[in-house]
Amino acid sequence: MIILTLNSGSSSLKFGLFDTQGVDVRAVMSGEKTGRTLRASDASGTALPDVSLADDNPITAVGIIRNLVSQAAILAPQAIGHRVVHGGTGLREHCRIDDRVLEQLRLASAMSPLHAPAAISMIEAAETAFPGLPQVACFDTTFHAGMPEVARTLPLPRALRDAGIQRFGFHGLSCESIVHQLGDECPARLIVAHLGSGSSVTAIRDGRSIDTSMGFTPSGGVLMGTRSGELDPGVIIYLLREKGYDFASLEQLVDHQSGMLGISGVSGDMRRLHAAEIESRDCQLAVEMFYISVAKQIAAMMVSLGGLDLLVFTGGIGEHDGDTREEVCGRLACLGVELAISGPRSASGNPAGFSSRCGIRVLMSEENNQIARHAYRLLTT
Ligand SMILES: Nc1ncnc2c1ncn2[C@@H]1O[C@H](COP(=O)(O)OP(=O)(O)O)[C@@H](O)[C@H]1O
Ligand SMILES: CC(=O)OP(=O)(O)O
Ligand SMILES: [Mg+2]
Repeated sequence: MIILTLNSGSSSLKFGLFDTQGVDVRAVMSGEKTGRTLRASDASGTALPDVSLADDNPITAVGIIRNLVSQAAILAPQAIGHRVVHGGTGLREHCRIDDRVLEQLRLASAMSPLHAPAAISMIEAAETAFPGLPQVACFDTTFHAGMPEVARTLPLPRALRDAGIQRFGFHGLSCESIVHQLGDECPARLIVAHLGSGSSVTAIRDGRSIDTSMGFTPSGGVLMGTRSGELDPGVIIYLLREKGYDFASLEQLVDHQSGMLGISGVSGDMRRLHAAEIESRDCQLAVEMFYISVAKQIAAMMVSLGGLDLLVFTGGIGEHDGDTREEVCGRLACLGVELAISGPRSASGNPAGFSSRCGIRVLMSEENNQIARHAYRLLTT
């Protein structure tokens, strides 16, 4: 089955065209839109010429993707799989999209205001570009649905907990893709540090999520590019009471103006921060606060797991930024987590004889492959 996957992240739209047979997926084409530039590669990984988009309309982006994939594959897509960050309490399992599901997604969008509007627009644009094709929603929250009560519960009164206020956890497709890639090598105690535009740290025991840093929304936990992450709730109360904030200005503040952007005053993009940190103390501070925030969450997840066998870095920063990996692991050396800089690798990812108590690896976040697998399963069984 030829499956097109669309993954709306907070800073990008990633897509893939997969020839899918059970869990075997072969990428025929993959690509990413950031800003108004769309970059794609063919099946062999060779880059195609960049495409400039005339506007930010999702219909324009999906139309261009449709034109590109129609040149790449002999067969047209037979289904479309979407990454959807949040389905609320009502949608915890990946599912086929119909009018009822779309309505539930709209209702749940208040729980992920940074991601939901783009994902819903993408589903609508895909229906316009590929009328009648089956569409599937794959949720970031599904991988975390079985977390134990002690991790899932937020410290609030029963009535609010019963109303569905809980830790959902995100980047689930990414974590699941790491477990899939590790296969038989997946150890009992695994931590996935997904560090990108949004960042989270997840504790995985025997392939299942048992704790994670993001909570009710993808705004919590680790300090991020433009999101505050963990913030004393008293700050919110103070801003509401004393500084004239309302929910809209608070949302702007917490999701769009805080994190490394807020601290640096320059950017939330790690590449720009590295370029500027030599001259700017605020950029240096932003990056240092990110390192310590990630390291503290990894330490917390080591407690949840009762130790650590393997730490995996993934996501845009985790995959590409050696400085971040080095600085985060440097802050965890007191717990025996040491990054091997060079040398031949053993199966754990460390050089033979290296003293670190756990393996450390860098793996690609293959969210799109997971979406294709789930879409295939849902549409063939
Ligand atoms: N070579 C690199 N060095 C450092 N950071 C990078 C590099 N490449 C990408 N990034 C970071 O990764 C982020 C995007 O991560 P990604 O996981 O793709 O985010 P999203 O899925 O939310 O769009 C960028 O904002 C940038 O900070
Ligand atoms: C959940 C989340 O933050 O996703 P992303 O990193 O793609 O923005
Ligand atoms: Mg992402």
